[in-house]
Amino acid sequence: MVLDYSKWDKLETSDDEPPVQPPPAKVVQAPKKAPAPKRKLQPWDYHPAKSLHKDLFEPDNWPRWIHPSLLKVISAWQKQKETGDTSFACVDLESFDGFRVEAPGICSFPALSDEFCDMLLEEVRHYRESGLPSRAPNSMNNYGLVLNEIGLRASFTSVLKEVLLPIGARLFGSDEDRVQCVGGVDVETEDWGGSTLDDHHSFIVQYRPTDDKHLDMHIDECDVTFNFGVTSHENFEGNDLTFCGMFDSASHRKLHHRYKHVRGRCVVHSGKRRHGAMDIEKGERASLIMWTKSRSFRRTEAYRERNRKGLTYGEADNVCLSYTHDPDYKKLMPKKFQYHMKQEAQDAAERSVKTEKRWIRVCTSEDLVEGTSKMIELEQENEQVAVFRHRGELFALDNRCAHMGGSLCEGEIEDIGTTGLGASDSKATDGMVICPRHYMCFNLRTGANVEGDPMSQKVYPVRLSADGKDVEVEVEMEVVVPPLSVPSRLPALLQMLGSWIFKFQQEPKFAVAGLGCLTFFIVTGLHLRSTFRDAKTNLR
Ligand SMILES: O=C(O)CCC(=O)C(=O)O
Ligand code: FES
Ligand SMILES: [Fe+2]
Repeated sequence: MVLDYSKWDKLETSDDEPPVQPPPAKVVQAPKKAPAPKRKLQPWDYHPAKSLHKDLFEPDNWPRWIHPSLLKVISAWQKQKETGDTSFACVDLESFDGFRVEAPGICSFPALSDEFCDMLLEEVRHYRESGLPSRAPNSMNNYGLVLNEIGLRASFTSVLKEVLLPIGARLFGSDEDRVQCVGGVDVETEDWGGSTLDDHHSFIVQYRPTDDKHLDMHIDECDVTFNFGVTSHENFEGNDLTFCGMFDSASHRKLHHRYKHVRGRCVVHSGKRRHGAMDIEKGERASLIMWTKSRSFRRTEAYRERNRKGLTYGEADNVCLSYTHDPDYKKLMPKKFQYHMKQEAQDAAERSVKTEKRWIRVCTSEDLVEGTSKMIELEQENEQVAVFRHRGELFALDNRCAHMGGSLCEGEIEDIGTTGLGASDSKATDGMVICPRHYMCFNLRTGANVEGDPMSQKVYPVRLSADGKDVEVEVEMEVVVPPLSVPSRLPALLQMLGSWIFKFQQEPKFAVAGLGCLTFFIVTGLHLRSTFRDAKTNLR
């Protein structure tokens, strides 16, 4: 599955245009003028009426938006193009000041002017304040904005045609246009239609600890991705871009390169390389993304052949696992790191932790009324359990949907009826919960997907407490080894004791104070051990 933008292919170049209106019907007689129904304002109503920096919307202004080093490297090609010669040999990446091969298949270069970064951020802020609706820029990022839709498509088309095309050709173009190495470093790119890039989907992604915190591993619905940092690095912490292998290779899920965004700098890569953004820890980051493709290249047999190979789910590094795309995610990612994008996850092997089963109270029985659910979050275990009541019976499932982590306790509960009876060992009177995100249905009793999809939900034992007042679930919890484990510290303790005895001979008062302290620590330690660790729970 790819990070998808559904209109991209269907509408080709016109995802910002208003829908075509039918011609007005002929009015024969107008007895009374009824007030025209108010049309809901759309993103394309933004410019020119409400936009802030009108200059940004002028396609001919592109040279103002581009970094001088980049302007310089494309200047020869610009002149040559006027003579009708559109070859790219004159674009000399060796002389491109600031150009860097980050890793095989990934390059970065200075691209945008400070003026452009400032204006773009202001324009996006202004758009949000206008109250006009904004659509998620792609299927995984909610807190962003499709720039093509607010009137900026023509400006970015200029940037693609005048500036990015020659760079795309040198890096991801045909065999005759592509460079092999820059500054003595192999580029190791392939032909992804870079010589004929002619279409783009341009949008802003934004991350904050309270909104989109990270972007799960994915590949893009494009062939060449240009990703421009627009926020200064002082404004955020974390949120590194992590690259893994190409989608059709055995190393698809192996760590390849980490990249820290720099304001004004563009990182360019094949859209078909797995990548994602780690958790943002502080502040806010925005990037301008241009997903680009060549419509003529997409029609070639070479392109189809490459896509035919498809995905492999071979070996995986933890940081390259995707909770939205990898069916083995929950099996491979240590529980503590699931649904986060933490760099520490890379080195974390699943420790063989000691666990014990414990019954945890979720809510009162009264609170769990027929046909509803409640959820308990066990923070320390990084686990969420949803309990349900259906036809008087209690059920408990992992709350995070196996598909993309949707919250099942917010889903509708229904009888399975005749749906999917053949697909699992369901009975018609079994209940099912419908995930509110993409509507997968799970049998409450077995956890099986009722449509027969192999993605199923974990089932937990559930009961009423002995006095019948509370609903409890049984959860496997980590047994935390008390920090004061005497055997491992025995040599150090004996040494300390020896030095005390020695001091005692010379300074009896010191030894009395020391022994007093030791007794205090032992008593406190034993007390803490007996009252050790109660699950930290949050109820929703
Ligand atoms: O956060 C980023 O810089 C990457 C965003 C991205 O990969 C995407 O939107 O496709
Ligand atoms: S998250 Fe997609 S169906 Fe649940
Ligand atoms: Fe992406």
